Amino acid sequence: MDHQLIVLGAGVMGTGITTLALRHGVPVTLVDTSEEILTAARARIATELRTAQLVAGPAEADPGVLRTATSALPAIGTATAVIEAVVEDAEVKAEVLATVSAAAPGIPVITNTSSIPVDELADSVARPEDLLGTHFMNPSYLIPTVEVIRGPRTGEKAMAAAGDLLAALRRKPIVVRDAPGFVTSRLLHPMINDAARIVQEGTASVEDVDALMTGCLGHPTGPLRTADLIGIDNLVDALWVLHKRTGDERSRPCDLLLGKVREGHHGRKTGRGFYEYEKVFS
Ligand SMILES: NC(=O)c1ccc[n+]([C@@H]2O[C@H](COP(=O)([O-])OP(=O)(O)OC[C@H]3O[C@@H](n4cnc5c(N)ncnc54)[C@H](O)[C@@H]3O)[C@@H](O)[C@H]2O)c1
Repeated sequence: MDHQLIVLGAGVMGTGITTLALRHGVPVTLVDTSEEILTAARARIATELRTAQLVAGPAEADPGVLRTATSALPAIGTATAVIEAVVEDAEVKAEVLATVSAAAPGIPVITNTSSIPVDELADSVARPEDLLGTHFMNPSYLIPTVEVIRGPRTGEKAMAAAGDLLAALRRKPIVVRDAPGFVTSRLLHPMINDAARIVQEGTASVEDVDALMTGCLGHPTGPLRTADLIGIDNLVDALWVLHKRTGDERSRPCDLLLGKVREGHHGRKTGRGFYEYEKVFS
């Protein structure tokens, strides 16, 4: 099958998923709210394509064509799937999903939410059977496994179509049931929050927390460097989603994380979070 993707949201994840698709020869229409954001996204995707080539080797296919737009609707007639990667805000996602799903009969509408239950978002779409979750991780053009969330109303046809797309992107899907934070964010996000709390309480420095988790426990990246990679603003949004829906106090964002969001120190994407970075993309 020839795939044609619409990706909604040209931030960290939208650009990463677009890079992955282009590398596998899949054309993408990438949508965001302004031309300025889309111009920055194009530059970022060019860099990511080079990084992917260096780290993962040459692409197997001629690169897919990239189009950018401030509305998904003109491209919806020829799309084979929509992947939503806008901010982690249930209301914003509901609005965006409602608009595309009303215009896109019969193709999978996929949310890349990291914490909002798929079935909650299914209330806003035209056909809940078309909606499922794919939790690509960052950087999605390098990470081979994808957590796939099947909501209670997700249909067989959407699951099969998403499976076909992931196979074309050479990703390994692991299908889980729907719940706040699914598996990965339910485990990872409170752990990162605890790591920040440990720093806040003065038990250890940022560097030492990360060095212990990598050096003693074999994590590939320490939790606080991971927070910078995710984006601390997005991490805090997802922690609030988890806290609100589970009541788990470990998911209430700690003051250190909230302070970094207030100060605009969102991690790699702003050049500063727990660490400092030379290259800033947004
Ligand atoms: N950052 C990660 O590591 C990570 C990992 C897995 C999943 N996610 C999830 O992926 C989604 C995107 O996260 P991100 O880190 O890319 O966020 P981000 O803040 O980097 O980007 C979000 C983008 O959405 C755009 N946007 C907002 N409203 C929009 C609208 N109405 N239409 C189109 N675009 C709109 C913003 O302008 C922004 O460019 C979130 O649901 C997040 O929880 C993030």
